[in-house]
Amino acid sequence: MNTARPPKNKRPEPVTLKERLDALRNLPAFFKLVWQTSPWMTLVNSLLRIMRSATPLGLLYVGKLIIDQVIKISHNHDLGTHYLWQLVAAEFALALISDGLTRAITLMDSLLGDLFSNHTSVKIMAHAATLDLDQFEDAEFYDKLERARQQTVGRTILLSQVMSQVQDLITMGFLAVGLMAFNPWLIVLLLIAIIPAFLGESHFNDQSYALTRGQTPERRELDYIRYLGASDETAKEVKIFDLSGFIIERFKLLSNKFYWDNRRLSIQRSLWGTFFAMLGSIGYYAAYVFIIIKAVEGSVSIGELAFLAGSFRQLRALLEGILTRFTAVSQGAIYLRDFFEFFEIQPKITLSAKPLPFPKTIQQGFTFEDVGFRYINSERWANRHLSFTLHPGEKLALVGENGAGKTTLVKLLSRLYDPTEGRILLEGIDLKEYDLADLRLNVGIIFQDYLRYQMSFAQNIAVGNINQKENRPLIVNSAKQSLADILAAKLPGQYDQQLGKRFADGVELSGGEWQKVALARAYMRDAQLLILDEPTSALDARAEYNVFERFAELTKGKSAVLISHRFSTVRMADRILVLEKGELVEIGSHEELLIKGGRYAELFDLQAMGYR
Ligand SMILES: Nc1ncnc2c1ncn2[C@@H]1O[C@H](COP(=O)(O)OP(=O)(O)OP(=O)(O)O)[C@@H](O)[C@H]1O
Repeated sequence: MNTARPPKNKRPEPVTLKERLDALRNLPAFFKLVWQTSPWMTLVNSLLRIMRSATPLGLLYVGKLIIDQVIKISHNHDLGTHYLWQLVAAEFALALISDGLTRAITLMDSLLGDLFSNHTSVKIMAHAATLDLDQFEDAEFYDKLERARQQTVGRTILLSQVMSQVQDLITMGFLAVGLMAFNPWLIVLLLIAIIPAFLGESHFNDQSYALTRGQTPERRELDYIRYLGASDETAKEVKIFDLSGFIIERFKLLSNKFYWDNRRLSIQRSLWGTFFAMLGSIGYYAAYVFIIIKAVEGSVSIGELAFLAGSFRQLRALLEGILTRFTAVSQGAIYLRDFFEFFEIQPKITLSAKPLPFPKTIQQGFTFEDVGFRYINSERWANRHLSFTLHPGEKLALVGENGAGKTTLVKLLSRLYDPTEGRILLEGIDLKEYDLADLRLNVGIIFQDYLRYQMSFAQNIAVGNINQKENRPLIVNSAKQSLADILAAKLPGQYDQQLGKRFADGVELSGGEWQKVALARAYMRDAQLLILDEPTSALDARAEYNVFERFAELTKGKSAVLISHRFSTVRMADRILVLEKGELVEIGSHEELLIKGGRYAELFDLQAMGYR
């Protein structure tokens, strides 16, 4: 069995301003997703933000009225203070409302963010489930999946960023109207002070995106190393082989590299940021001096001075925020592109437009017609020129050395992959014409690298036919058939016993015991073809004998394919197919092949010799 290839090191991709503007086109789709997450929360959030954007102007304006009124009263003590206190009360109320709105918005953002994260995680899992096995074995695909997964959390920030952006734009609109009424040039001054900061920020965001994107394969490796270094599944080997030093060294090397790459960028960013902030301050003070001169000349009141200076200060902060956030938003939108790209990946195993139901009883069997298969990105053929028929009710054993292509053959039979060349027919019709779900339901496979679910004993069997997870009699019956029932009886929690050590009160099983549990999965469905890929390799000789005796009895009339390296098992099959370098070299019954004296006889003798 092979696993995915090691990740390829990709160079960081440059990201241009144009690309980032293009990426903004992902925002409508993003908002559609947000809306789907919770329409009413999205609506309430938007309304609250619109209300909140009017409060700064209101506060500044009431502030101006208060100052002017105080000055008036100080010049003329006959004026009462009633109006003044009314103004103060109004400002107080506005401040309270503004504060309340901010808190409500933060709350909404966090709730909506959590829901959004859940919603998208589910979508990613659902989409991943539709994809083909070989897509999972491709490093580039994995990088995409990884980036999409990161988006589920990262994008909740984008959500509040975009919302805040709109809110600040509206606030700015309000403030700008006031400032422009006084002197439009102030706005120009403001822009001059801000634009360099914006361009600088945008440049550094591009760099940081390119860096993060380029680091995806290494980050995956870092995650993997973290898992190797601290996980229940790896602890045993790590100890025995004393790997912790090796693992820690590799972790240090990678994480140090990240640190230095990021550090360089962060320092540059901070130096330039300081410079641009200074430019902003110069702009602000130039405007301030201008307004003060006007106030000294008497062309604006002291209240207006406070109002304008306040507006200008707030506008500057807002504009700076908007521009900085623009880069963050467009940045987020680029990451979104990765997210949506993941959803664009389509499975290559296509479904027939008019799928045929799986036959009730197989009459002619499965026929391989010159079938060949090559794994993605692989030069070598894992299977080649395979032509044979698996007859109805036949028990076929696959024999061959490691890497001969046995597992690949059964993966083709269950359409985990489609042949690269040739065809597989069922009842004379291409397997691709059949309904895939129906096919999978009728072809039961237990792989040699079956999963040990950290779940209950019953659930570990129920995964064989998850629709029947509540069907306890069926589960118990399946356990009986694979001889796992004796095991259940010995466990403290019996069928509800938590297995594995990951969770509290879990009981660990031996390799052979796990295998019996996994084997029970095969009996959970009434499959017409059963495939067992080295299902008994961990069983002791007596257990294996019993299992197979039962297997033959229970699958009477059904087709079965067995992969085994034990000839005691193999000889029970009706026919044996010998594979070498992916090709069929012999096929026949145990006796026929022995008489023939070919490859099978040779392998059989080799094993028999070991027992003598
Ligand atoms: N996912 C994969 N991606 C690329 N190559 C693979 C993959 N799985 C298997 N291979 C290659 O295909 C060939 C056949 O592998 P396969 O797993 O079918 O052999 P096998 O006969 O089942 O071996 P074993 O007895 O060791 O289980 C091997 O050379 C292997 O390296």
